[in-house]
Amino acid sequence: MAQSLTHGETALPADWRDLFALTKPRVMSLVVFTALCGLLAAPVSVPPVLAFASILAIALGAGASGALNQWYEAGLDAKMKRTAGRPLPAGRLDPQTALQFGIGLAAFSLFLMLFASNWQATLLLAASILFYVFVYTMWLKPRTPQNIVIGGAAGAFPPLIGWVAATGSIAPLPVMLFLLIFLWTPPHFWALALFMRSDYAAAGIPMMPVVAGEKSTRRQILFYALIMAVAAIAPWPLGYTGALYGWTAVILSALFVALSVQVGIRETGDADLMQPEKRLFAYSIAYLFILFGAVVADHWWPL
Ligand code: HEM
Ligand SMILES: CC(C)=CCC/C(C)=C/CC/C(C)=C/COP(=O)(O)OP(=O)(O)O
Repeated sequence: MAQSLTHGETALPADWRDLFALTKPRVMSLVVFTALCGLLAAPVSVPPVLAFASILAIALGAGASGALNQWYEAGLDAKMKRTAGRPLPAGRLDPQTALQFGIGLAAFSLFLMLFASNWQATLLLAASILFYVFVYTMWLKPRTPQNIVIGGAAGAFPPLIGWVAATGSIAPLPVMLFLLIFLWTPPHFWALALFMRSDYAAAGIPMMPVVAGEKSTRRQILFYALIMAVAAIAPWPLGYTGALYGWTAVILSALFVALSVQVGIRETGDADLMQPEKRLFAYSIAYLFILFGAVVADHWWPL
């Protein structure tokens, strides 16, 4: 896409790679995977074309919300080392283009969802996009260290959307998967926030380690990891999944808690010596990938 756009005095080419980067593809890959697993774990068989279109709709909706987040936060992103190279703060993309891209993609994703599945899933997708953009990005993130606890709900919706796209209704298992991601988000993000603390402080964003300090953040990571482990295992004894998922959840969650204990009991850490925090952050991503894979495997090939 090499068309020229006016940006002040200069013309900026809207490179497709920059538009792609606006969708936060790496983060959204896990978001989309959890949605796919929600759809595949539902007790109905969806025609493959419609299943593919529904997941594509969720991917485009999630990407749109990432683009709108980056459009709104270009000024903040410029102040943080991790994000300064993004297309908007780096000046490679025109803000107007980013905004139009985000709105257009969001609208298209909703039409696609409506066409491919049902209005219930479309409504949930719309709510997730609006929640991430308005409630998390614009309202909570600059105001409170609880931003990611409440705002994290947006990232917990995708498996529910996948399930509802397949069935048209909500059931206990996808609600439990929602709860699992909801409780997973604080340890996932605060582990990173501990070793990225100076970035957030420089940008004036009130993330937990900046506001409440390291010690309190570490204790809270451990607290959420413990209740997340309970939420992860619960579907098995409650009869919503079988032993394949159950044992996977027990083993992976035990490791999650063990890594969180390492992080939780440390008093402090030099930014350069944050190996346990980096390990927990990396593991949190693998954890969710494998656990959601197990939900599907358990449904299709029960032990
Ligand atoms: C409010 C909630 C969340 C916050 C604040 C958050 C924050 C972050 C940050 C700052 C990064 C590192 C840098 C980056 O690649 O952008 C990251 C990485 C990542 N997050 Fe999250 N996250 C949240 C929720 C989620 C959710 C719900 C998922 C998926 C279900 C997710 C999946 C990932 C993945 C896969 C990465 C690694 C990306 C890579 O390899 O570059 N995150 N997250
Ligand atoms: C279906 C649908 C709409 C899903 C939305 C998925 C969603 C809300 C994911 C949240 C994950 C995410 C990109 C957090 C980044 O936080 P941040 O924006 O604070 O991170 P940053 O500092 O990297 O910009």
